[in-house]
Amino acid sequence: MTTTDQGRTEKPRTLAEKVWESHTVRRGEGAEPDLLYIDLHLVHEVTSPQAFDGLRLAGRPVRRPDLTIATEDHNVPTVDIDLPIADPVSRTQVDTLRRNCAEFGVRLHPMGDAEQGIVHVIGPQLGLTQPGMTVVCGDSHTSTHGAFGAMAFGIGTSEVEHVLATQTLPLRPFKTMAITIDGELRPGVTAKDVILAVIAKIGTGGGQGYVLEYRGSAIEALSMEARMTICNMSIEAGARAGMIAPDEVTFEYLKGRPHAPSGADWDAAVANWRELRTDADADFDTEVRLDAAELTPFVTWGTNPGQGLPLHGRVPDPEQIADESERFAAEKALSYMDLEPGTPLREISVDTVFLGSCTNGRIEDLRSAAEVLRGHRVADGVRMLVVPGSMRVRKAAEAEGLDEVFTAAGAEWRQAGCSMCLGMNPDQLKPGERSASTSNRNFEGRQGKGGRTHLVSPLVAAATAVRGTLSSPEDLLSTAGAAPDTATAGNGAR
Ligand SMILES: CC(C)[C@H](C(=O)O)[C@@H](O)C(=O)O
Ligand code: SF4
Repeated sequence: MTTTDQGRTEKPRTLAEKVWESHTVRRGEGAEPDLLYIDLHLVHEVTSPQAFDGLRLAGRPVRRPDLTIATEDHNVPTVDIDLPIADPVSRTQVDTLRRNCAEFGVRLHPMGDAEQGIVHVIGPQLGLTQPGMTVVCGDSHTSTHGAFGAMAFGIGTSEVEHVLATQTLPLRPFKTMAITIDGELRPGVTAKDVILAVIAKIGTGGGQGYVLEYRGSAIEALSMEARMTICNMSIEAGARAGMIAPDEVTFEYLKGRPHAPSGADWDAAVANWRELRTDADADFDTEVRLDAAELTPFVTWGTNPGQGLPLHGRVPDPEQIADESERFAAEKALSYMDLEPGTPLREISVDTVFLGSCTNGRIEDLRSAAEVLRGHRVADGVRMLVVPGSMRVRKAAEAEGLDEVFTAAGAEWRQAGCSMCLGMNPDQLKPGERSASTSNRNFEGRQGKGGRTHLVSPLVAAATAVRGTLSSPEDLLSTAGAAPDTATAGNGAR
């Protein structure tokens, strides 16, 4: 218990509880949900059409267009963006978003705009996502924004309508889980490897009903980009949200961004943000611990993000899996993935490498992959797509000459969007094709019907592109060409 200035004793609280309580407009009685105020509502073309239709039918306006921002990301092509979108469904969805935003007065960043990009990349880079906020979007990977100490979660289309109309959301409190990762990550081990290892440990349902708080010295040592990679994939462990307490790294990232507070407001905001930490004696419903020093590059072999192993491992043998449902899932996954038990993961060859998505499409991800590729060529028969998460990321990468590193290596340099993260736009795998992908889901057909996906970090993606089989930058040391310095490369270390 802590004693306040007024002499009252307060129950120690977690970061999640602090943000929740400061946004409770009305506390639910008994089984009733609480009513939460929403500070930022992000909108994209896929989950918003019916929500706007609902408003139109009810004759209601958007209550806070100033707290609402829209972008085109899922359906956009990443080449020839000045041409009309060829696919009729995608074109209708994008046109509908444009009409809705014009009618309801919502700011929209359309294809080709300097601020367009994946919804979870543009919020943070504009400084819209800030510590202590409640952030929602009709998109499961909204958990990304929790990296700033915000309570950020995905909502369904009817909830999108509710937030558009009222700027509030009825919700039952989440349970809390601490994921404490202490120690130092080894060179070449990144945030992506950390979160894949977390999901493999707690399972794709392990986080169900929880908000996860990542903490410990390994988390504190991460850049904002790396923290976003981790929070992004909380949803793949079944969690509602993921959070990291804001600190100097957070403030440094936000300072000077277009929507970050400035002048005296900045100082006041930082003073408030410093309070956003879990109290020392607060209780979590569950706690999980990992030792950072034990982690190695991690890749998935199956068809859910929990089916992953260290890259030095082998494709598992379902017969040796004791749990019946896990054994069945592994058999099914191996048949879809066309993999033989016992095959060294490093011997799996790919046709495509995808570097991008809201998990790993930020400037640091591109930088670290370019560092590995420099002086190498993408292997014969492999195509590599490099898709910046936003137009801002694209521009920043070009200013550093990263685009030239990618194209010189034989990779394709694209416009911003979700791209091959999911099959809603022209960037897709063909049936039977196999990819190493820096995205977040390896479900059957996710990157195109019949496509097979291995989730990897940007470093593993780049090394795999060069060797043509799942590889880490270390493997390139024995290949001709410049040896990358894996100790400094990577979304992982600051
Ligand atoms: C299309 C959208 C609703 C979906 C999501 O909610 O996550 C997409 O972004 C995804 O990654 O599968
Ligand atoms: S990049 Fe992928 S995960 Fe992220 S919002 Fe787009 S489709 Fe969803």
